[in-house]
Amino acid sequence: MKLFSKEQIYEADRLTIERQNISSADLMERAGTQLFNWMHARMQGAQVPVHVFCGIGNNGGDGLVLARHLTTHGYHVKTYIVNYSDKRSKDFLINYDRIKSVTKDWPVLLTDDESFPEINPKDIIVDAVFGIGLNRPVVAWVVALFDHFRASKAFTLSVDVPSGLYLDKAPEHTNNVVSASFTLSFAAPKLAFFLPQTAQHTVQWDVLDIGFDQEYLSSVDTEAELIAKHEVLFLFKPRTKFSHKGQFGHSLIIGGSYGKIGAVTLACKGALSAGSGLVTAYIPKCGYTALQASLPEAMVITDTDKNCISNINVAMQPSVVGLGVGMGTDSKTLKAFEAFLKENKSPLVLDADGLNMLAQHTALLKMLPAQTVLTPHPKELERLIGVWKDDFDKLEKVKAFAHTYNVIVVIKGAHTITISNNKLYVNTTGNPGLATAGSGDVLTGIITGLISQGYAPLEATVFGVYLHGKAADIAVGKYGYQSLLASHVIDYLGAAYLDLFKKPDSQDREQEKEGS
Ligand SMILES: NC(=O)C1=CN([C@@H]2O[C@H](COP(=O)(O)OP(=O)(O)OC[C@H]3O[C@@H](n4cnc5c(N)ncnc54)[C@H](O)[C@@H]3O)[C@@H](O)[C@H]2O)[C@H](O)CC1
Ligand SMILES: [K+]
Repeated sequence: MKLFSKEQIYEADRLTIERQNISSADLMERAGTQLFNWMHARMQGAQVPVHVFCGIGNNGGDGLVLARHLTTHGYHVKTYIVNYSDKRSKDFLINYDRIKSVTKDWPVLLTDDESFPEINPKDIIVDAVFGIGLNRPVVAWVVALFDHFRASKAFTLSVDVPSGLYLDKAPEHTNNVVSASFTLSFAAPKLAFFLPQTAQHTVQWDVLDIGFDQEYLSSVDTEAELIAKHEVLFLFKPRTKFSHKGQFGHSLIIGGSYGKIGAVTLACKGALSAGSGLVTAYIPKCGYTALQASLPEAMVITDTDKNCISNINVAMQPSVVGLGVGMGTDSKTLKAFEAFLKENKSPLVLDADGLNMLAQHTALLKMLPAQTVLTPHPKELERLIGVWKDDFDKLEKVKAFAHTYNVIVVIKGAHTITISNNKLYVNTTGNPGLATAGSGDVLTGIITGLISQGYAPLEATVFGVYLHGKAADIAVGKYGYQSLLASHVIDYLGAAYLDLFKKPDSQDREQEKEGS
């Protein structure tokens, strides 16, 4: 699913009006009616007090359309105009008149925090104060209103975006943004719904289709894309009856040090379970018996050194190399890493200490093959690109870094984001159970194993991140967040592959229809 920028949404607005020969007020009527349909389907006439707070722009206009429909359908509605500016939009004014024609209980003007209405915990708040037009900090008394919403503990439904949330930068203060219980967004969710600092304001969201011009939406190139099953299904490479393991490549996993051989075991098993035809591990001598015993499917070559990698010498041409898991940053290992980079011609996936050595010796960055995949966790990322001000600044820094070195960077987190060629791929699978030792090693193995089978590095990364999270989502059904282990993710990788072709059952279909 494409994630549109603010400018693209306004352009969609303009083109829809032009190409469908409708007025902007008609489009607002569609938006407000869709909001009403969503609420009506869930409230079924319930006389729960609904407090609709409208700004003076088009977001407020949407709120007025909704309030009008709620009123004419007999709901218990109270409408307020949050009068933070005297510049009322044209369509706001049209709907301000329209709502006054259906009720004697005209909207109440709120101008400062002396006059906030009482809101009970069981009431419903509709937040139509600001939409995507927010372009400067919210004034203090409106922030006080948002605090008043929070203090009421009432269910808060935000229209399009939680008011106070910018689409392209972090809020000055988290209190400047409404804490929505649910957000109903037009056309598509917004990138800010998926970033650690700003996702807290939306929590749950759904998309309302207001009939935007499909030709524009499908043709416009967006910087960010939401990656779910639909998007990765197109990447999947089916196997034919006469396939053989030679067709699925030979992954080489380089890493391990005394006490950290397990990281290599997990990465090798991840690569095999992702479908790599053959896997060889290159590890220090200390790990030989452990690895051969724990993973008979993997072949093993050992370094001359007992405890760490000192000289990477493999007489094979791997399809792909996954390097860094459990590797340590011993000076001998660093030298071996540099010598390896000078010779290596295979696609490369770098993780953990491979990244830490890069960060310590940035001259090595220029030696990386094109489209090398880097899979840093936040600390490793900071060592690579330096500190960032906020999530948006982090994205900009990573985009610049990925562009400069022609690499693919995976920003691991609640919504792992893969960045390459100035594009963002926002993953939708995964859960807090993945915050466990070794889950990163498994991801490295999965991505390596996919490249081994012929997936291009970017495809392998986006697909691998999806499968890794999906496997964890299925596994937590049995293990729960706290008990999920990295090896469980590997065990459930097959289920993640099979889930790609699972028809949504009738219950799922019901949910999808209701849009919940
Ligand atoms: N294309 C669509 O998706 C549609 C969106 N609709 C709704 O329209 C809003 C966007 O409306 P807009 O009038 O552009 O802006 P807002 O209502 O978000 O903002 C109101 C107004 O306030 C001014 N402003 C901005 N920041 C501040 C501030 N901090 N303090 C005071 N005033 C501020 C600014 O000038 C804005 O004009 C979108 O979210 C949807 O809800 C359409 O209804 C349907 C199509
Ligand atoms: K809003």
